[in-house]
Amino acid sequence: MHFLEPTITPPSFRQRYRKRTSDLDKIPTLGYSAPFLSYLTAYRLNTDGHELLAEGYEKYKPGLFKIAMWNRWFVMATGQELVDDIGKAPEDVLSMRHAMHYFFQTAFTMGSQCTRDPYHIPIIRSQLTRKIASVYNVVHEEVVAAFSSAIPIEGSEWTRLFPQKTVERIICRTSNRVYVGGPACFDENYQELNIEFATNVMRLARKINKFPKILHPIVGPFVSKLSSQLRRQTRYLEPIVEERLRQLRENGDAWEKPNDMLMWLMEAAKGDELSTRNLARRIFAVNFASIHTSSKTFIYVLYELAANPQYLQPLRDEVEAIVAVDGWTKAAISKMRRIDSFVRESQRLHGVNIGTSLYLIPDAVSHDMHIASLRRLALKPFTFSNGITVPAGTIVACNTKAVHHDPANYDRPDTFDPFRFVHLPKEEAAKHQMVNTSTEHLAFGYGVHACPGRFFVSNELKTMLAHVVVTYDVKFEEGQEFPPDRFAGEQVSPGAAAVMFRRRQPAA
Ligand code: HEM
Repeated sequence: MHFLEPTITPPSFRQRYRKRTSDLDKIPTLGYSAPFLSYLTAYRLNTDGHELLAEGYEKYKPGLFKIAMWNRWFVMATGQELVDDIGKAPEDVLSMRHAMHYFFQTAFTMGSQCTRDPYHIPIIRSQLTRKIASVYNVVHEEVVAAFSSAIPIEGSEWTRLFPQKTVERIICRTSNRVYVGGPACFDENYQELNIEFATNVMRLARKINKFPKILHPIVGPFVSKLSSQLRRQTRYLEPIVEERLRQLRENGDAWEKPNDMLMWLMEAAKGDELSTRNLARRIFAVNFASIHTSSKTFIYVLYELAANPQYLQPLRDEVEAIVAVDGWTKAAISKMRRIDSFVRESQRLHGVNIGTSLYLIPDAVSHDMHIASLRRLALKPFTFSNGITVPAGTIVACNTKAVHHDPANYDRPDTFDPFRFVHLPKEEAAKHQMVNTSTEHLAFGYGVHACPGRFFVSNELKTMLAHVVVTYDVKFEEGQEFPPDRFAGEQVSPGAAAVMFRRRQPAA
């Protein structure tokens, strides 16, 4: 029994409470469960969560274990069957949306309609995915333009660059070319606003979650920046939306509609959702899901490249051979097995997940974003395939990092082996492409809520890597090693390190 659970309760509630705690009692506890001592475990989860959860994974796999947080139990599932159970559980039983609503404080950070009626998600899943081939040329065009304005390709001098901001900008500009088109996507202030929005959601949610739930309605509006951010976003989008509405009114089907996310949203939006302010909110929501996940993923890819420049040539050989036949097209990108495997392997070692932090812990400085994923809030009792039931109100998740470093799942799991997924037999290799999710590779989640943007983003990131290897020489400065990760609240980020770029020189 957790010491923070109520002890004086009305009879009907008491019965439910007994059932709830007896269900939880069947799950072994990692660390302390006794009153007050469990604070020690909650504290350790806060400061040394990475080690603690790895310990639990080793000890209880395959199975469940629970850990005391400050105010409730948190249940971790280990082993493929139980990860599969979470991934496949329906939203009305194990809810990602409810978890997000609370953890990201969506009411104050982006507007609760984004989780109440996430109509933008089927658009990402269907329209964005289906249209990748038709928008590919603009993605490639933006990648080339964004890199050449960020990293000069004249001369043969090395340019030293801390890639964090540059990569965020490149991702934001390239993705927004497909989300809203020009002129907004080219505007640096628009890019800045959307990057700032994505950062603020996490930062402000963390601030609000420092306070007890009862104070959220007071603290939330006080710290929220949503109104002013929406006003600014609306200013960029208003002329575009108005012009499109005019075209639709005047020319109807005779007008060739723009092929972008904003247009797909306008076509799907009902009632008030068609207002520019609400469309602006959805574009924020899409950028929130995209910008940091994609840029952190690419920074790790760059670091692996800089740390292992011996892989530049085999990557170049592949890209050049394929582009010579297919040009820069989606079809060409799909054939780049080494590029695909390089990014997937980097994701395996340095996975960044969204929606995965444990931060019921106020102001946690923990390693959770990296290690826990498929985090769900049980809305009803949920029975795992091993027969154990968790009661409603329990947070469940699994440990991405432990899964990705488990020798049962990967040979030499701690080694960066960039072509690991190329060397598999053909039928096996097809199951291990960057977009494939499985209970052993959780970088894009798994099951019902697996990332719907992964098809788009895999093309974008692979195009970026392919462009970098054929355009630049890349390395770390003398003495610079792969930097250790940085942890802040629920976020894990690549550590800061300068990467050296120069225009590709002819092979010696
Ligand atoms: C490398 C970049 C990305 C990574 C690593 C990533 C990772 C993830 C993960 C792990 C989840 C599942 C979370 C869970 O099950 O708890 C997820 C969900 C989601 N992702 Fe991505 N993502 C990326 C890029 C994108 C992009 C570009 C978009 C939009 C275009 C996007 C939109 C979403 C949405 C809307 C969800 C929620 C799905 C749902 O609620 O069913 N993501 N992402």
